Amino acid sequence: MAMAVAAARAVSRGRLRSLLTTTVNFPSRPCAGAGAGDASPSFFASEFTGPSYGSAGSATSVTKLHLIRFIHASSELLATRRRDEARPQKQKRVKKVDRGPPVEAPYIPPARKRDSKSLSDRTIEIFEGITIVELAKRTGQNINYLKQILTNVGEKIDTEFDPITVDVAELIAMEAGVNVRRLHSDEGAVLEPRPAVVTVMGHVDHGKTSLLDALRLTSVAAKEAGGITQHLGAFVVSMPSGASITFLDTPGHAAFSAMRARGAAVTDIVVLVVAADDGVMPQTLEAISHAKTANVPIVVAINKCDKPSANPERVKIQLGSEGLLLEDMGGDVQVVEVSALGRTGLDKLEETLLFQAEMMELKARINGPAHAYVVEARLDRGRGPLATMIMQSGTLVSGQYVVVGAEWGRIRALRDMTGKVIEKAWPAMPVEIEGLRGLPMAGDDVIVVETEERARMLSTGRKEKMERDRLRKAMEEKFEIPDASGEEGSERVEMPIIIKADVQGTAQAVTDSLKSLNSSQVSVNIIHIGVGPISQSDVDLAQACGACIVGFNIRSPSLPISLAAKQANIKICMHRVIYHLLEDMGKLIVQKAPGMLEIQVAGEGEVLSIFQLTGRSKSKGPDVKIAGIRIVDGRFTRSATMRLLRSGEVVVEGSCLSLKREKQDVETVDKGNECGLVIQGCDDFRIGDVIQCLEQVKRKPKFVSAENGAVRIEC
Ligand SMILES: Nc1nc2c(ncn2[C@@H]2O[C@H](COP(=O)(O)OP(=O)(O)OP(=O)(O)O)[C@@H](O)[C@H]2O)c(=O)[nH]1
Repeated sequence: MAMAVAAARAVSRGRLRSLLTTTVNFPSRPCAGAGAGDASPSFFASEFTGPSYGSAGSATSVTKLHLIRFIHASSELLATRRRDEARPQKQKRVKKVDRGPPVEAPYIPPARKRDSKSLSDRTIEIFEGITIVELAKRTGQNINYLKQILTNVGEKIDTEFDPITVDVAELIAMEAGVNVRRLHSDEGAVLEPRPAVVTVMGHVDHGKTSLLDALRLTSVAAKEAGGITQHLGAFVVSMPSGASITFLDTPGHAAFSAMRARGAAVTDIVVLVVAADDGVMPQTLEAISHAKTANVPIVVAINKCDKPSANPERVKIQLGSEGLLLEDMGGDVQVVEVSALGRTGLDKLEETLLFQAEMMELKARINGPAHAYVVEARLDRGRGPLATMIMQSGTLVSGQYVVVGAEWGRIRALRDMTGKVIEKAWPAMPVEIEGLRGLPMAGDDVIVVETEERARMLSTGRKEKMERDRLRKAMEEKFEIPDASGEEGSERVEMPIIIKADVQGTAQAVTDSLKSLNSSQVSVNIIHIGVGPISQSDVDLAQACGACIVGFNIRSPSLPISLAAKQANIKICMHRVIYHLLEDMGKLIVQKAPGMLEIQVAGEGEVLSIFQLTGRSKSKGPDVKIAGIRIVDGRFTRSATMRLLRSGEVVVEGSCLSLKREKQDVETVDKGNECGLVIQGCDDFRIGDVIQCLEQVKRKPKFVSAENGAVRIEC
């Protein structure tokens, strides 16, 4: 197994290089031609079910061979698909353009040679005008290797200090196997105030739709046109002052999390709708968790204030006890009392949102290439894939080539929120584009590229990268390659948990019990507590935060939810007995703990004689003192640190430079035997001195349960 793991690592590192330099033919493999992509899952299944993963030599070598063949074949599949999809590339010189002042990018230290993270787990930041030298530093790859990829993608540069476009940089980075984040730098550009983008969230039936409808009616456009047919899942409310706010109509909690999980920071402000008669409910708390995790400010709208049973003050107290620091209570979360049906308080809400936006000083670059995020995508029978997006910066122009997530297309039609065809779109505008080749996903970013060829290449490259990552993940799961990142054992890892229980009281009890499992190695972080069954929104939140979900005294999640959790690799622990739950979670925590490095006395010996090695040539260094000892306890190891004690006091500690038995170098000496020993930095042994052999061991914590039912993790 160890060999297989080492092979997996080594091959994984060399895998992408082999994409460029090695041609591996597997005649029996169904990997060529248009069906190549389809062939991969079945190939994977047929090759990887069955073989033994035990430690027997033959089984190990078979496993290793399978692994290497699999990786090469996967690379072949992808290369073949790439050749099929991409058009022939003509050699093109990167134009040297004046890109203004250099972009100040955050410093990312160059990759260490033995990086424990695999390449696909790493994300580097790239920007327009980056050089191959900088890219090599960030990817940790060789300059010549990156130049080779540059040539392969049809580009040429004179020197590695020439600036390259951000698109080319992405192609190279993807080929080198790392993830990228584009810095849409606005350095030097003129920034202008832009409207805030607001999402409305809250518990079911608390009046989100009614509130959006009421706000929609205040739109100037609506007043002018005498009613508006909303076309998109977003709309803009224009204020008499000339300012405007973009409301996202679509994202429920799930869409919000999905977008956040994909890194899209679309929303500036969350409006938390709470019904004044009903008060804080489970989905209110979920919404708070979502907004807090996304670091988005909340404005509370206490709705249905027209109802006789309305009690806004009670709602405020409830929110306060949930940790929302409301303005009335000296905090900075603003609260507005409204009635969506009675259409009261809406002006105040809009004012509050504008004030909040003003405080945030929301600005964007208006000119230059557009950047946007998808909030919704659908397939229209007549018009094909349609994506609704919120503009982030720049100007989007009809007819431009765009890459949206892993899809690409040429904008055939650009529509505003009313469905009117427009020519251009600016920051914070919700627009719909038509002309994509495939359906993107919520949260995908939209970038504009110069040519169709570049759009195709980026889309193909991104799809390939996704496929490679998927295969790698499947492969790692199959071979259970252990994560070496906790090697030092000194850091504290976090364990994010979402708790769902039957009633609030039990949820609180489970929370308190789980907190008792906090330890110096693993910090239990309860990110959300809710009542009721596990929902898609819980799964989304868990995915966004890498959390596991604990269900207590509730029915098992529905099949779609279970499948979604499985697909997202989210662990769900369902229990009805608190002790079982704690035991289960305790095991998980112990598993997750990195382990603490500890010094242990592995052996002890007594100095019986002392020797001196003299007469050495100058080049071989000074004289050396050797202690002749007898091991009285445990075992001595050549690679360990030695400690010399005299009358119970430590004289010196140093690494073992030599360990010999009868003039033979040995790795270990056991109790009862005699040996000769040289300790670094020690030339003063005396008969009767005690020498201890110190070894570093990694100690995992233990789950301990006391008889009174109390539990804890002992480190
Ligand atoms: N009295 C009163 N009723 C309201 C008000 N706002 C909404 N309602 C009623 O509350 C009910 C739910 O309103 P919706 O707007 O559908 O609530 P929602 O939060 O969008 O519901 P979901 O989309 O199902 O989550 C409807 O019957 C509305 O008429 C209000 O301000 N006052």
